[in-house]
Amino acid sequence: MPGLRTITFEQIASAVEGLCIKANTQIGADVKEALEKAHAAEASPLGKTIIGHIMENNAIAENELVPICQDTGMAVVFVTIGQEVFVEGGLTDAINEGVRRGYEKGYLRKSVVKDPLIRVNTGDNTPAVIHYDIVPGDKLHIMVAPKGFGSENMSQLKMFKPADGVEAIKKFVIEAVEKAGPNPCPPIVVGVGIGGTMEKASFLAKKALLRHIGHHSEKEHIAALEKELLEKINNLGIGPQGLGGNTTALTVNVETYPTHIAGLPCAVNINCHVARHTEIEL
Ligand SMILES: O=C(O)C[C@H](O)C(=O)O
Repeated sequence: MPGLRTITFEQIASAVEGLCIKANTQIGADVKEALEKAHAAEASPLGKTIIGHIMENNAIAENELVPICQDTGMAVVFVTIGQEVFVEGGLTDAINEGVRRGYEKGYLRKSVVKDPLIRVNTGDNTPAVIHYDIVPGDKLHIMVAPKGFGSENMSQLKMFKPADGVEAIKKFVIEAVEKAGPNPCPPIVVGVGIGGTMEKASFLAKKALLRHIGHHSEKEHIAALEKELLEKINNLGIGPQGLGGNTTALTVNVETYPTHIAGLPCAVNINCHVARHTEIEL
């Protein structure tokens, strides 16, 4: 198509196929580094041993190309598409075809049911949950973040009143982690979304999980909030796999968005220690 850059169905499907396999078998470099630091700093001998087992498990998965965890997740896909891109054959269909192939070729467990109330497996881990963002330019950026439900089920959302303020938010986030206990497989990554509307806050909490561990918010007051929440969460003593220790979370990432004068939405989304996400630009 004149003036547009064409990307084919096959290019996208094969990229997504590779991302699904890579995300499920190779730990991110930032997560690996965070686990090494946590291993060195963990005060509980049992906690230290557990982090050591997690690191060993990650190495086996990478060397033998087997899944890091039996829960290979529902495929959550973040797409940033330039306005000058033309996708031959349909972007959503191409992404789902990539998920289908990746889960089949990678021997990844298929965990998606057709209907939330009539629970029949779709058999190929589709459909993915896909988030689109349209931007200027002619590039297509795809990130695949397979999400396990041991951690997803620990999510929380609350519509605070503005007068509740930041103290209520801190309490809510810490209580969400405390209630979750061992269920999300600590050490966890905590994503917090504050602002927007009900669904925007949830989206922000999910997006917060994708941030590189070690990168903090550029907003000074939010970076300070992240640091305070991490310290308080690690003081809960839940520890690796919930068996005690000072490493409950590897990081807390907070994303914000403008909101209505009458509201203060806040969502918490949690990732297990695998914190899977991997990306490509076409
Ligand atoms: O679905 C699973 O394999 C289990 C789940 O991720 C869990 O942590 O309980």
